Amino acid sequence: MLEEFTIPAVSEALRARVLAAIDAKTKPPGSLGRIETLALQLALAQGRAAPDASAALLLCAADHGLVAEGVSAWPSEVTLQMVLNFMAGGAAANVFARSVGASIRILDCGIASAPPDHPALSRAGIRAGARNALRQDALTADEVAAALDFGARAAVAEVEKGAGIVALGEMGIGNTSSGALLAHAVAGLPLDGLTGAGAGLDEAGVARKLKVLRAVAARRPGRLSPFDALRAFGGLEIAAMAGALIGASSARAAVLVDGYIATAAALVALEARPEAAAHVIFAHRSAEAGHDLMLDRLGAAPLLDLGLRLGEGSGALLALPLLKAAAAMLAEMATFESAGISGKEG
Ligand SMILES: O=C(O)c1ccc[n+]([C@@H]2O[C@H](COP(=O)([O-])O)[C@@H](O)[C@H]2O)c1
Ligand SMILES: Cc1cc2nc[nH]c2cc1C
Repeated sequence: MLEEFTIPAVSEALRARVLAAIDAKTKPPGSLGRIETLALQLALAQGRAAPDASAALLLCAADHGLVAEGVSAWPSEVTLQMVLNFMAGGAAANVFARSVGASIRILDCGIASAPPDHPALSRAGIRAGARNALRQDALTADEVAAALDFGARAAVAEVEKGAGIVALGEMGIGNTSSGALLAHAVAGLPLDGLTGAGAGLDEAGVARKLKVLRAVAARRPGRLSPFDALRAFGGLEIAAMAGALIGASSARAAVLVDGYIATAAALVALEARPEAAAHVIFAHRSAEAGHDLMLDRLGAAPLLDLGLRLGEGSGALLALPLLKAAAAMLAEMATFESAGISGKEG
C-alpha cells in the first residue's frame, strides 16, 4: 500500500536529546505527565527537537451506496449539504478550527453530487460514492489505489505548505457502517460490538443496521488485508484518510486522528504500515459504540473523552491545544540553568 511513501525510522539519538531537554525544564521530572510524552512524540515524528504545532485538517467527504439498505438515520444528500456548510464556514469543524488556528482542506473523495468549486476544496475525481457493499464490492482495486494516493498526496501537500500536524476528519453519511466492517475484517473485532447508533439511529435502527452489516460481512467472510477490506466495504473517504496517514508520516508530520471512522482508517493504515505508528496521536474516545474496541486493539490512549460523536475532525481540533502546549513547552519553557533554579536534592 503506497510503497513509494517511505516512513523514516525514529532517531534514538533525538529521543535521548529531547528527553534530556524535557528534564532540564523548570519542573519536577515527569510532572507535566502526558504533555511530556506528547512533546517527545511530536519531536520524534517530525525528526526535530523543536516540533511545529501548526495544523491542517483534512476533511475527507464521500458517500456510501449501502445507505440504500437503511443503515443511517440520515439521507446521503446530507454529505453534500454539510460540505456546503464547511465551505460557508458554519460547521463545528470551522468554528473549532478558527478557535485553535488550524486550516481546513475539504477533500471531495467521492460525494454523490459534486460540490461547486471553492478555494478550500480538492477533488479526487475517482467515483461519485462507493457502491452498495451488500450487492457487490464497494470499490474496485483501482479506485482504492486512487483514493489512497489522493489522500497521501493531499497530506504531503499540507506538510509542504507548513503543517507539522495533519488532522484527519471526515463527513460521509453511512460511513460508520464501513468503519465497523473494516475493523471487523482487518482486526477481527466482533461486528456486534462495533455497531452503534452512528449519527442517530434508535434501538430498532441499530438492530437493523447490525443485520445488514452481518449480511455484508458474510459476502466477504474472514480476515481481509487492509486493501481488500477497503475494496469490499469502502469508503473513498476512509481510504483517503488511510493514505493521508501514510503520506503525512512519510513527510515527517504528526497525525492527529479524530473519532470512530478516522480510527477505522488508522487501523487499516497501521495494519498495512505499522512503522507509521510513531506518528499517530488519537485525539479522543468517541461515544460511538465500538470505538473503544478499536482503540484498545491499537493500544491507543486517546487524549480526550468528551462524549463526542460528531466526526468532521471536531475532536481532533479540540485536542490540538494540548499538542500546541506540548510544543510550546519544548520551545519556550525555561531550564533550571537559564532560570537559576537549584537542582533536585538526592
Ligand atoms: O467521529 C465519530 O466518532 C462519529 C460517530 C458517529 C457518527 N459520526 C458522523 O456521522 C456520519 C456517519 O454516521 P452514519 O450513522 O450515517 O453512519 C459521518 O458523517 C460521521 O462524521 C462520527
Ligand atoms: C448534521 C450532520 C453533521 C455531521 N457532521 C459530521 N457528520 C455529520 C452527520 C450529520 C447528520
